[in-house]
Formats: sequence, structure tokens, C-alpha cells
Amino acid sequence: MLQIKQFRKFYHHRLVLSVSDFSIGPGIYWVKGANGSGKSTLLRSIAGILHFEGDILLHNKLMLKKHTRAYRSEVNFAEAEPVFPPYLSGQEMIALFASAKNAAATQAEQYIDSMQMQTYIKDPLNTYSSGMLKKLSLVLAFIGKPSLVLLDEPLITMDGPSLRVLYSWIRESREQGVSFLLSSHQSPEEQALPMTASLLVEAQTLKLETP
Ligand SMILES: Nc1ncnc2c1ncn2[C@@H]1O[C@H](COP(=O)(O)OP(=O)(O)OP(=O)(O)O)[C@@H](O)[C@H]1O
Repeated sequence: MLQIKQFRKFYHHRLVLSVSDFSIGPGIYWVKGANGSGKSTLLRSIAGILHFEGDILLHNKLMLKKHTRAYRSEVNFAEAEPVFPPYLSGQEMIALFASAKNAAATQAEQYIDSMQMQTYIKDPLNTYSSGMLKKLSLVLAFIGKPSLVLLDEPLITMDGPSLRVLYSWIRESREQGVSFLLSSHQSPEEQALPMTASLLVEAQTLKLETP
């Protein structure tokens, strides 16, 4: 499903992550690692929003750097701490994403309803709490028809009922073939979210840990 080749990421000449050849099949993966180990760097690179050496392939055919548009239409990403334009509403952000992802704006309605966001979805984003912003970023990550969804710290700032809703979205999407990379410092509840394997980011590289 995902292949990382001759990957190196530097910040100001400092090597942060080096992965020579790494591949994983479809599934739900828990991205683990200490603070500052490079989890966000890995996810942001796979999302195509950071410059790096090497290349990343999806489904053995879509190269991030060569087939950028097609690759991006398959990969959705939710940042750990999402930042949105303050004067847009949640609904306007959803409309923007839906247009960028060639999706119907109505696709998000089921997500808005299940996360109980109806009462504030039309309000400007500078009035949202961090949990409300987190939920919006998660809705955006499910818009379109992604085959890979990257969720950076999706469990933080979410209350218990919202977490259960998120787990159900992930399980349902997985049943439809969508894969997930999910970074977290806390172990996702195994029964609620069956993990295929863990990806450990450590010592400037990436290791697969099977259960
Ligand atoms: N924009 C940047 N400029 C310079 N260094 C950076 C930048 N972003 C991240 N780094 C460095 O890269 C390393 C990896 O950071 P990253 O945010 O990927 O770690 P992380 O595993 O996601 O950390 P955490 O668990 O604390 O969120 C850290 O040493 C960090 O200081």
C-alpha cells in the first residue's frame, strides 16, 4: 500500500529521519515514538506538505513527487494541532475541502451529525475550542475518497463519546479498504480500534513492530 524509498529529511542540515526502503500493506497502523522523534515529520512528509529527499509511493504506482495530483487525491491528513483561517466557518472549510477533493459538500453531513457539531458548524473558527477544531480537522480528513488517512495525534483534546465516534469512522472506513496511520502517545483501545501493526520512529529511522 505504502512504500518509502531512499527517504531523508533534514531541518537546517540536521538529519531527523532516514528510511532507506520501507513498505507496509493495507491496515491501521499506530505510529509510536518519543517526543521529537519525528512522527509528525513522517506524517507530514507522507502527506506531501514537507520537502524531503527520496520518494514515497502509494499502491506501487503513484509516486508523490511524480504523480503529485493523483497521489494527493488519495491521501488525507489531519494535523496534530490544526490551524484554520479564523474568520471562516466550519461549514465554509468543509465546502473548500470538498471542492478540492471533488466531493459533494453533503458528504460531511453524516460526520457533522455523529460528532454533534450541528450547533456551531456555521460559526467562525476563532470561536471554536481546541476540541471543536480537532473534530473539524478529523471531519476534513474523511472528505473525498482517500485510500490512506494520516491522523496526527487524533486522540488529544477529544472527549470520550467523540473518541468512540472517531473509532467507529475508522473501523467503517477500514472495512471499505481505507488504510490509516495514526500517531499517538497513548495506546488506542485495542478492542475499539484493531491495529495491524505499530510503526516505531526511533533513532532517526522507522521500524515495523508486528503484534
Ligand atoms: N520546522 C522545523 N524546523 C526545525 N526543526 C524541526 C522543525 N519541525 C520539527 N523539527 C525537529 O525535528 C524533530 C522531529 O520533530 P517532530 O515534530 O516530527 O517530532 P514528533 O515525534 O512528532 O514529536 P512530538 O511527539 O513531541 O509531537 C525534533 O527534533 C524537532 O525539534
